[in-house]
Order: sequence, then C-alpha cells, then structure tokens
Amino acid sequence: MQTTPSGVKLQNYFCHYPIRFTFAAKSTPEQMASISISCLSRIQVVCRARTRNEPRRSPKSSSKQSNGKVKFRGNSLKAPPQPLAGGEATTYTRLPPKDDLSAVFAAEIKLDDCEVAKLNVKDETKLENEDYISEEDEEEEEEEEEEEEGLGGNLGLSYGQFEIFEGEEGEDEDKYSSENEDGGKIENFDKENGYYEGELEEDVKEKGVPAVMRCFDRAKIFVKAGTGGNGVVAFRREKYVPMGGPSGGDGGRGGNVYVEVDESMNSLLPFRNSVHFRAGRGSHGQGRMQSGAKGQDVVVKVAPGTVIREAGKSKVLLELLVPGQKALLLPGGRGGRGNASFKSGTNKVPRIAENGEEGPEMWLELELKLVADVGIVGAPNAGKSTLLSVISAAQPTIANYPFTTLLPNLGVVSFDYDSTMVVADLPGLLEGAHRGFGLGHEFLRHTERCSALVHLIDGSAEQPEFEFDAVRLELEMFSPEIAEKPYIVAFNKMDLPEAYEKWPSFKEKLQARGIEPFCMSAVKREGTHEVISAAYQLLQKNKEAEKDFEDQVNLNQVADLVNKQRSASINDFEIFHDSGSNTWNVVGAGLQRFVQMTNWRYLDSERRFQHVLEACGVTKSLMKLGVKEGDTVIVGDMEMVWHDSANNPGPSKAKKGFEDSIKWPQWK
Ligand SMILES: Nc1nc2c(ncn2[C@@H]2O[C@H](COP(=O)(O)OP(=O)(O)OP(=O)(O)O)[C@@H](O)[C@H]2O)c(=O)[nH]1
Ligand SMILES: [Mg+2]
Repeated sequence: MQTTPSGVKLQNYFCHYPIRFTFAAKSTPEQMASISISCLSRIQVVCRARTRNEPRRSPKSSSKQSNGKVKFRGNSLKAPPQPLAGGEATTYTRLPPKDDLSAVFAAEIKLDDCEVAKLNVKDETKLENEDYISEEDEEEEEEEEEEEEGLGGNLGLSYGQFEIFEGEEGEDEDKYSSENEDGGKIENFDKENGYYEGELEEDVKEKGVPAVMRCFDRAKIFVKAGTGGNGVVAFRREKYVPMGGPSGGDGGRGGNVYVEVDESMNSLLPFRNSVHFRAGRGSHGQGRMQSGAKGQDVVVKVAPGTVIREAGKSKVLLELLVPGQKALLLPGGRGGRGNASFKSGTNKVPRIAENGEEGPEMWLELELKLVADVGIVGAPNAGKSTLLSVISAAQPTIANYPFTTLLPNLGVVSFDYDSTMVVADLPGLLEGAHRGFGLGHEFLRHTERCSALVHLIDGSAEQPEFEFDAVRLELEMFSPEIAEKPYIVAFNKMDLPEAYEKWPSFKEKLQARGIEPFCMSAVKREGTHEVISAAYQLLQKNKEAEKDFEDQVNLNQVADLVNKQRSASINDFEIFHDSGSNTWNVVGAGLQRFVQMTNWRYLDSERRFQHVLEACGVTKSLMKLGVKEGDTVIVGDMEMVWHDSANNPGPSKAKKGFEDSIKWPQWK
C-alpha cells in the first residue's frame, strides 16, 4: 500500500476493468517520470505534466477537487480522455503471466517523490476552505468543464490530485463509485480474489467468473422491424378536372431487420453498448397518389459462429457460421393503403385509409460458439496451449500454472495446400466444471461445434487415467451430445521421466476399455503430428455426415414464420367468454392485424369493420353463443359494447380506441 502526498492510500490491486489514472502535477515531464506505476489488466496510465505557460485553474474550479479524492466513474465522458501532451499512455489488454504477478503486486506508486505535487496539495486545501461548493454542483461543473476543455484541457484536475476513471459503461457508474473521505483508501477490494467486496463482489460472483476472464460470447438484444407508413385520404383537385377522384397514396413498407455475419468480429462485445436495433418506419402516403418511402433496414452484425434464440426459449432460430451470410430476421410491416386503393365500382369516393402494419419485435439471445473443427480438452496445465502452439501458428500464453488460458484460443493447422482445420485450445476443465467450478464450464459449450475432440492428458499427473475419467465425466454431465463426439486421447509430457513411467499402465488401462491412446511430448514436438493427423481423419469422417445437414439450412426461416403468421386467415378465430364480467374475447391473428390496421379516424373504416366481422362469421358466432345487450366484446385491441339494434337502435360506445359511436353490429 502506498500513500500519495495528499494522504491517499493506494492498494496495489488486481483490476477487472479498464481504469485510467490521470496525474497532473506542476512539474516537468522528467519529474513526472519518477512516478512509477505497474498495472495489471487493462489499465491506462496517463502522467500529465503542466507546462509553465499553461494558465492556472481558477480558484473556484480548483476548489472543486478536494484533496486526495479517489473517484470511480463510468466511461461516459462526452469526449473520451486521451493521452495529453507530455504524458504517456500505456494500455494492457492481457494479463501478464503469473510469474509477473508478484512483481505487479509489489509495484509502487511513488507519488511521495513528487515534491511539487505535495506543495500544491496544501494550496488546494487553502482554496477549498475559501470557496466551498457542494458535491453535486461539483460533479456537474466538473463535467461541464471537461466538455469545455475537451481533450486539450486539464481534464478538470488540479495539482497533486488524481482520479481513477473506471472504463466501464455508465450504468455501473454509481455501483463502483467509492469516493473516499478518510484518507482516500480504495476499499472493498479483495486483492486475493481480484474483485470488489460487497455489492460488486456479489455481482461478479453471480456471473461466475471475474469480468476480465469472461469472454463476451453471450448477448441479449432487442430487434424491431419498421412499422409501415399510413395510407391517406386525399382527392384530386385540379383545374378543369371536376371530381378528380381519390388520390391518397399508400404508406411505405417498414424497414427489415437483417442479421449478417461479419468476419472482422470475434466476440459479441459490441452488444454491451448497443442493445436495441430498430428498423425505420415507412413514410406515410401523400396526395397525388404518392406512396411513402420504405423504412430504413437495420443490419445486426454478428461474429461467425453466432447462435440466435428467442429470449427465454431454447429453440435455436438461426445459426450463422459463414462470413457474409445474411439472414432476413424480421420483415417490416406493410404500408397502409390510401383511399385510392379502396376505389371500386360501388364506392367511387372512399373515405377510408389503413394504418401501416405494426413491425414485429422480439428479444433475442445471441450466443457465440467457436467455429473450430477440433477442440483440445483436458485438465488445467496438461499442455493444451503448448500443443496448439506446436501444431499451428497460434501463440497462446503458456505457463506452468493452472488456468493460464482464460479464453479459448484458435489455431489453423494446415497439412497440405487444401487440407486445413481449425483447432481450439479451451481453458482447463476441473472436476465439477459442469457445476461451475473453474473456468471450463464457461467454454464447454464451444465444444458443441467441434466435430472431434482431443483429450490431452498430463502424463506427469499423479493418476493420469483418473484425470481422463474426470474430464470425460464433466463432458457427459455438461452435455451428452458433446460426450458422444468422436475423440482421441493423447498422453503428453513423455519427455518427463515420471510420465514415461506411467505411460505403459495408462495405455494398458485405456486399451482394455477399447481406446487406443497416443503418446507425445508437446515441448519436444514428438508424436504431435500423429495426434493431429488422427484428429484430422476423425474430422473428415464427421464432415461428410454434417454436410448434408448444412445444405438444408434456410436462413430466412424466422421471416417466413412471421410472414406466415401475417397471412393468417381472418376467418380463423376463437371466442372466449368470461361470464363473470360478460366479456367476449375474439382471438385470431388475422382479425388482430385487421383491427391494428384499421384507421378509426375515418367513418368508412367503421362500416368496413362491421362488414368484415359479419363476413368472417364473428357476429353470427357471438349470437349463437348467446351474446346479450350490453356485453363487452373484445377484438384485438378494440373493446366494444354489444348493441342489439333490433332492441335498441341507439349507438353503442367504444370503451377504448375511439370516441365516435359505433353502430355495431347492425343486422336486420
Ligand atoms: N516437460 C514438458 N512440459 C510440458 C509439455 N507440454 C507442456 N508442458 C508444460 O506444461 C505447462 C503448462 O502448459 P500449458 O500449455 O500452458 O498448459 P494448458 O493445458 O494450456 O494449461 P491451462 O491453460 O492452464 O489449462 C507449461 O509449463 C509447459 O511448458 C511437455 O510435453 N513436456
Ligand atoms: Mg492453456
């Protein structure tokens, strides 16, 4: 733990989020170079020296910064902070190897060395006493100032002070804010486990693994196709053209929602920021028979290997594997017809136009699964990453401690000009992984896509065959489908004497179970070719079976379903009666759509509505079922009171939807 000149204690800690330290000091860049900081994870360090010519901050704005405050803030600054002139920015995007951890935890933040900063801390205290500003004002003004000063400004900092910007989304802003009054110690941080205690700890635990170890391979998004534009009622008015007739144009079609595979994406990380995707609405029709413009389409770009499900449902809607694949997910709503479309021999002056059809909407769950042909699975430290690095050009992190691999790595193995396969090195599996122990379960689903598996066994383990059994069991517990995949077993680390000794008994035991294991040494590159050739052969066998299945995939199946629902006949309906409230509910997709597209502003719409209900048999059915005067009838969103015109010729009132009276139903 270190103490800054302003009394702020800083713990060296393991950080999950991109954090930005900004130091401003009235010193030369050389002086600032004495500040040594080593940071873990994605931490950006900006050391900022104030030049002599730079104007000093006004007392008011200076006083807004209380000494030694440590603030966590969302990364929702209007202008993203940039490394400033005279400063230095370093961004770590990966964890350093474990060996380096001790060095990092022992790292120092030597703010004490900065004499100038110390002096200014006193100045600031003085100023703060002179001109006190409330905390809320402080926040607001601070933000304003950041906007004003932009990137070239002082970022609202005064000498000897620093802020910690937490690089997450604004939503987490409050949660992580830990402004410290008593000496500025950053509390709630559990150094051992690498996350914050209290609220934050709960949050992290809930998700299973700390954020830095999570890969963004699941997302939930909302998609909505555009609603069609409304049709209009208009009449042609032109000199020398008496009674020009109806000329109301149709509304434009709503925009579609597409999903496209983008080769450049390798995670679903962008969906953390953008969740809602709405296609544009069709424009309304206009007079002179002008149809509305079509709404703008929206294309949701996903990474290859994305599986799409409707939220909360297990059925897979789409599986997008190949870059460039584009699927129509939700078709936009049809534009409503204008009165020109309603012109007929019997009605030459139609005063009716339709609303645009509502665009369908849904919440989707996206899940990214690796598009790998072969998956290397095994216990932690078995040498999976080493094997991948030997057989492909991939350079995964290799180190002698469990869980070196936190996210799956991919490598392309090429045997020949046209025979290649993609191999995935997955994080190590522990006993109980299917219940969430270790990291493996987070990634087990990636093996669902693999056509074959390589079980890598650490030959130097105490009981290699138990290790194999434990991993097999985990796979079976997680998903029987994965367990059924063809696999080969490779006994690694044969260069070590203890592994060499254990190999004969291991081989014997597996052979007794009908499995022919391979032995190899990834480090010495011995036996690896045999292993990977055997995996390739397994793959070839499997691919032929899968090919037939892939040919049948229809990418537009969701849109087809939506269209099918839309074209549901108006004659298909069901009537539910609630005797308690005397309510009759008429349910049918076709009828519902008809009600939604009816524009009740026009009188002719009511007539048409009545006519349709009679024509499709709703009126008759209701009468058969014994509807009585004063009963409530609900069709789609429309709620009406049944009015038997034979008994009472007065109009019934709609409870909802429109003010005008409706004479419905009217029969003789
Ligand atoms: N002697 C010997 N050591 C090996 C061999 N293969 C891997 N190792 C060592 O085993 C250690 C772990 O190797 P990794 O490739 O990181 O193991 P891993 O299975 O990817 O581990 P996790 O990512 O933690 O699951 C490293 O120190 C490797 O150098 C081998 O064939 N012989
Ligand atoms: Mg590894």
